[in-house]
Amino acid sequence: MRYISTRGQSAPQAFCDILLGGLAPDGGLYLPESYPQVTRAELDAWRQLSYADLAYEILAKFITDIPAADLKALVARTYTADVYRFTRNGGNAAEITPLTRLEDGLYTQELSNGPTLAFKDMAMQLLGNLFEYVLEQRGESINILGATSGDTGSAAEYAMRGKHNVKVFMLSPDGKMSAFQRAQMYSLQDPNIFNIAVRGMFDDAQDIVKAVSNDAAFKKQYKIGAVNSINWARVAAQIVYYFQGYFLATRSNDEQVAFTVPSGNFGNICAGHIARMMGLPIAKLVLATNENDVLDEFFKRGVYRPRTSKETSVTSSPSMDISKASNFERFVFDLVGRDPVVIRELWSKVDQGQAFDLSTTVYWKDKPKFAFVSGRSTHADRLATIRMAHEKYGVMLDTHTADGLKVALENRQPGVTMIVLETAQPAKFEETIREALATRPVRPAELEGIEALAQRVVVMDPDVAAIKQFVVDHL
Ligand SMILES: Cc1ncc(COP(=O)(O)O)c(C=O)c1O
Ligand SMILES: N[C@@H](CCOP(=O)(O)O)C(=O)O
Repeated sequence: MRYISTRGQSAPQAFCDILLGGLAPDGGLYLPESYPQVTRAELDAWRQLSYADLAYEILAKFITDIPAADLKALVARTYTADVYRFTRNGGNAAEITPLTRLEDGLYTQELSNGPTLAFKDMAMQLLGNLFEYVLEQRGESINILGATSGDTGSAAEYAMRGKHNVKVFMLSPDGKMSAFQRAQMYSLQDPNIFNIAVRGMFDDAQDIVKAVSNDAAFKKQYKIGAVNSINWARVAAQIVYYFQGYFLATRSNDEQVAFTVPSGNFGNICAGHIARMMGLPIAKLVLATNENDVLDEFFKRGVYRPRTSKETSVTSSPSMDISKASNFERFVFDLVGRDPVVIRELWSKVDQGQAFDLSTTVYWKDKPKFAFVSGRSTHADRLATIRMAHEKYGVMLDTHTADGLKVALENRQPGVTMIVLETAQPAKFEETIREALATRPVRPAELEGIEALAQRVVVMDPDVAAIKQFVVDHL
C-alpha cells in the first residue's frame, strides 16, 4: 500500500515513512492510493474475531511494510482488556469498545475506556507501540510536536511517557481545557514530556504545528513528528472500532447502521467515512458539532468558512472548540474526485483565512453518495441531554457524547440502528456534570486527586519562532 498527498505534489510513500513524517512535504495530508475493499466473505469471517484480531485484519490492509507476525504482535499488545479497563455501564472490557444499549435500536459505543478516558487512546496506544517498533528498527529517534484541545495531549503523553527515543512537545490552549484535562497533562513529570500552554485557542496551536511541519529543513534537522490526526496512522487505527460497533449492534451483515460522531478536527468521522468507503454497511454518518459549528454549516450549505480564534467560543464541550478542521481536507479530496489541483485551489483560500463554497459546483451534487448529515448542539442542549440520558436510560454521558446524542435523536431512521460514539468519560468534565446533575461523576481510583498534583507547564505566545526555539533548547 502506498500513500499519496491530497495536494498531489509529494512522492507516494510507504506506511512507516508517513508514520514518522506526519504532514506531507507539500503541506497536504496522506491517504491510501485507493481504499481497500472488504468482501462479504471477510465481513462474515470478521464478525467472530476478537478486537485485536479484527484490528490486525483491517490494519494489515493499510500497513504492508511491517512483517505480518510483527504487526500482529504489536496489535495484540495494544488492544487488551487491561489497557482499556475503565469500562462503565456493565460493559465487557474484553470487547475493548463495548456498546451500551439505551433503547431498542439506539446505543452508545464506549471508546473511552483507555488510560486517559477519551477515544484518543484507541489510536494513540497503537501509535506509541508503532513508533517504538519503527524507531528501534531504524535506530532513530523522534521529537513530536502536537496540538491539543484537551484529549489528544494527554493520550499522546500517556502513550509516549518514558520512551527513550521519543520526546513530546504538546501545545494546548491556555486556560481553555477542563481542570481534569489540565491536570492529566501538566502533572506528568517525565523528562521526555513538555507541556506548552499557548495564549490562544486550539486552532492557533494547530497552525503552529503545521507551520513547523512545513519548514522542511527544521523538520529534518530536529526529527519532528506528529501525533495529531494529520498523521494517517491515527485515522487508520480509528477505522477498526466502526467495524467492531457494527458487528456488536447487528446480527447479520445484511443490516445497516448509522453512526453519530461528536466532531471537531474531523479525524474520528473521517475514519467512519473510510470504513464506509471500504464497504462497511453504514447507512448514514451523522456529524455533531457544538456551538463551533463550521462543519455543520458545510454539510448543510456547502460553504466551508473556517473561523478565527476570536470567533471561536469556549464551550462546555471544550475538546470540540475547533474552527479549522484539519482532516476535513481528506474528505474534500474524496468529494472532489481526488483531484489535487482542486484541493490546492480550495486550501490556498483556507490558508489565507477565506471560505470556499461548493454549493453551486458539480461536487455538491455528489454529496449524498457520501451519506453525511449534520447537526449542532449548545450548552443548554448539552445539559438537557445529560439530564435526559441519566433519567431515561440511567447512564451518565460526558458533554461531547451528549452533543452526539442530541444530534443522533434528530437523525434516526426507522429500521436503522443508531450508534453514538462515546468520545470521553464524564469524569473529565466534572464542572458541567455537576451543573447538569448536581452530582460528581465517578472516576477510576488511580485518577482521584490528580488536580492537586504539582503541575509542569510553560505559558507562551502563539509565536512559531519562539516555539521552535523552545523545542531546540529542550532536545
Ligand atoms: C472528547 C472528544 N470528543 C470529540 C472530539 C472531536 O473529534 P475529532 O477531532 O476527531 O472530530 C474530540 C477531539 O478531537 C474529543 O476529545
Ligand atoms: N479534540 C482534539 C483536537 C486534536 O485532534 P486530533 O484528533 O487531530 O489530534 C484534542 O482533544 O486534542
